[in-house]
Amino acid sequence: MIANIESIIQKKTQTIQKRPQENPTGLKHECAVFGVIATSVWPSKLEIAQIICMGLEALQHRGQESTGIAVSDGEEFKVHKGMGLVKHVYNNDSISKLQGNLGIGHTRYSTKAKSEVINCQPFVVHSIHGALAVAHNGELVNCSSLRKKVLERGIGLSTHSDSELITQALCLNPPEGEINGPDWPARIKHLMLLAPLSYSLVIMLKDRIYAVRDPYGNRPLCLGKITPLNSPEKELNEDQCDGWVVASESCAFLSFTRYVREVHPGEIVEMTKDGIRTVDIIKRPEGNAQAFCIFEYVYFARPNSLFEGQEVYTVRTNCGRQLALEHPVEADIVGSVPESGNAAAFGYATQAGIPFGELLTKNNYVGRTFIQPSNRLRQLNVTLKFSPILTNVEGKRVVLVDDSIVRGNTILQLVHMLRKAGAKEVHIRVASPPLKFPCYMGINIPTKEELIANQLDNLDLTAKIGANSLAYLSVDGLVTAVQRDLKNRNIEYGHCVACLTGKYPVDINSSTQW
Ligand SMILES: O=P(O)(O)OC[C@H]1O[C@H](OP(=O)(O)OP(=O)(O)O)[C@H](O)[C@@H]1O
Ligand SMILES: NC(=O)CC[C@H](N)C(=O)O
Ligand code: SF4
Ligand SMILES: [Mg+2]
Repeated sequence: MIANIESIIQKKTQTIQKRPQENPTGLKHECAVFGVIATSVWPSKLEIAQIICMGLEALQHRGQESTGIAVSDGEEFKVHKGMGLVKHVYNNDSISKLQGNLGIGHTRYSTKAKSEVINCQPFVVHSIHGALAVAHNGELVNCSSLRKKVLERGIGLSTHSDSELITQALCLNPPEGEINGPDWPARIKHLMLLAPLSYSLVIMLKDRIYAVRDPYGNRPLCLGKITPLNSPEKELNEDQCDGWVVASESCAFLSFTRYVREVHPGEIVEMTKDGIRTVDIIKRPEGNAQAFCIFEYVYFARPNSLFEGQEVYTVRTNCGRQLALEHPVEADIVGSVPESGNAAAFGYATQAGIPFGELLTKNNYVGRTFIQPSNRLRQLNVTLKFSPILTNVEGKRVVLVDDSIVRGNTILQLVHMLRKAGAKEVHIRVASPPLKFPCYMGINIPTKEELIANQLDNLDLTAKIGANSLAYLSVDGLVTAVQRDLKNRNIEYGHCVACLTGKYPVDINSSTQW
């Protein structure tokens, strides 16, 4: 299944180069989806819009460019969208206008179409069978061929967004027709057969939500239950619930929501006022493995989110332990690059038997700010973000653990910073393998030339950043750390590692012809 990687990388490089360099370091995050439906009597007392708003705020790390909410009272839709963070786009006035019994929401990091208000999600269209709202996390690998198919059926598209394309493709009648009126599950299935990768979707109709995960399970999606107010958790009986929620990550399930399970790869879950049910599970082509994005564990997700029954924090700790086994070093203290390196550093320290301590403090007010036109400014941004803790650094042999190196700006500046602060030795340990290939499934990875692992081998990189040593976790080591506890469970699993190996879950060349 390895496609002609060089030509694909070239194509991808050309597309990515057109994007402005908004984020000075790291990988581009992805999007978040969220949905909620009230059970029992409608109009419901459940604060649908506020719950979505809070859920989106808990998922803000996945996308900060724009956000939107669409609600339905059972008949009519109301929508509010805008550019920027959740806290800037919604206020009491806009939220109070979003009265409904069900709703969906989105925070966006753009992959396919520009970061502009016209591409904000959810997309809402009016079909022959009523209104439809869609929120999408992922990227359609076969976007161009599907776009052609949809246009050929006489449907017009108003944006270049693959998420609008999904919305319009859902308006197509399934090939077998609809004898007994609208058959939304059949339409969704039809879309999934036309485009098997990559998406987690929440699709809202006037009185129901469909939660859908692509057959490869590439993007995460999980279900939760809203428990009645003032009911002690352990006294709850299974049927008692005020509503159902669906979200990209379980960190969006706040204290009144109980985690239920993940949406399975290929599954279509129907959520109505009467409860949830699986309406279909669409299979992958024979021989193709499940491909959950391994970078959800490494970097994207919040540490308290659950995937495949395991907490992200635990997996990151496993990665750190594995890294210590693969690349031990004598040192006085192990610390992290906050914050996504924290758990791996703790794992490394525990396995190595070296004290764990803070080497750096992070200024939480420095986020992704403005376009950084030069490397000097990107690196200045890193020094604005971190400062050394002298007590733990001065005169010490330090191990600094980060989850990943992308362009290398962060690590270069941090080694200088630790040296200046008096570190005797600086050893860099990275809790994921070198990032070398593009992603077609919803993550914007910098260009081939910008990825430091494509420019310098370990020794040259060590010399360039001025560290005493530098070592990455191996691909096998990462997979072992992620799958260690999954082996003993009776579940199917499989992980995408394409940006590390160049082996994609589908044949990328032929998939663009799907
Ligand atoms: O090699 P570079 O291009 O400098 O990028 C790598 C850094 O970017 C990410 O952190 P980020 O600053 O995005 O956020 P975090 O606080 O979640 O770790 C990642 O965790 C690395 O620290
Ligand atoms: N990061 C994402 O998941 C983006 C979703 C979609 N491809 C968009 O560009 O809007
Ligand atoms: S290529 Fe990398 S970032 Fe993209 S889905 Fe696969 S593991 Fe995730
Ligand atoms: Mg980081």
